[in-house]
Amino acid sequence: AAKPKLYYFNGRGRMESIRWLLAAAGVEFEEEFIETREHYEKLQKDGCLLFGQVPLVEIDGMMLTQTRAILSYLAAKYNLYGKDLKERVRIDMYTDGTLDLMIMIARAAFQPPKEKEENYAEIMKKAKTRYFPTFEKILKDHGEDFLVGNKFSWADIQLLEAILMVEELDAPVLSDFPLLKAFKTRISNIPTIKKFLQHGSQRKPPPDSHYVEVVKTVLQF
Ligand SMILES: CCCCC[C@H]1O[C@@H](O)C[C@@H]1SC[C@H](NC(=O)CC[C@H](N)C(=O)O)C(=O)NCC(=O)O
Repeated sequence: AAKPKLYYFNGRGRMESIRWLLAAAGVEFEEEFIETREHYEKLQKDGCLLFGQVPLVEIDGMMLTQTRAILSYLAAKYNLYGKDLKERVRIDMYTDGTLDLMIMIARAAFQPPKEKEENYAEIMKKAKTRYFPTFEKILKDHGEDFLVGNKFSWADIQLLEAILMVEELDAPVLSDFPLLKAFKTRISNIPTIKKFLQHGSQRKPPPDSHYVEVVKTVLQF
């Protein structure tokens, strides 16, 4: 079968969680980077963007948009979505949480310096008092290696992605969360993830001024 093809900017944004999920599932994918307004408008004109937005993923003969819809489809397709409805809804709850946190971080890149500073303080507060304590408790109460059932799932992949993103802002953040620290080591050592974390993979770096400029130019905001 043809490899999935990802259409997005050459940066993290909303596409990064999709890259993580595919990489963790051991699925090779292609990327088409949108660098110009014309390219974006062509995708729109060709009817590829349901609501005129990216991420766009071409897979199984479909042109999929809407990040959560794409992630759910991929989690189900690659058996990373739990064993039944009850496990699936827990995975949905956990991934909605980590996605909320990561979108807060991704948005900060687009804010002017003062707002960005205030936003980072808010992000660190939410990470340390809302998200990480919750996941620490889940790991404690569940008492397994993984967040849901006793099987690797989309929820584990996305929590690791979020942990690494917050550590980029505050390296010692896990010092108060021993179970999360052990979880990070465990999940990072899963072969497909270990490979994705190595240099030269399709993992994207933190947003820089060039990335912000391209997005602003393409989307005209
Ligand atoms: C999450 C923030 C990451 C920073 C960069 C992204 O946020 C946006 O500022 C730009 C990109 S994402 C690009 C943006 N996509 C979305 O907002 C998608 C939202 C959708 N619900 C999804 O989950 O996929 C876009 O196409 N906008 C055009 C426009 O709506 O007309």
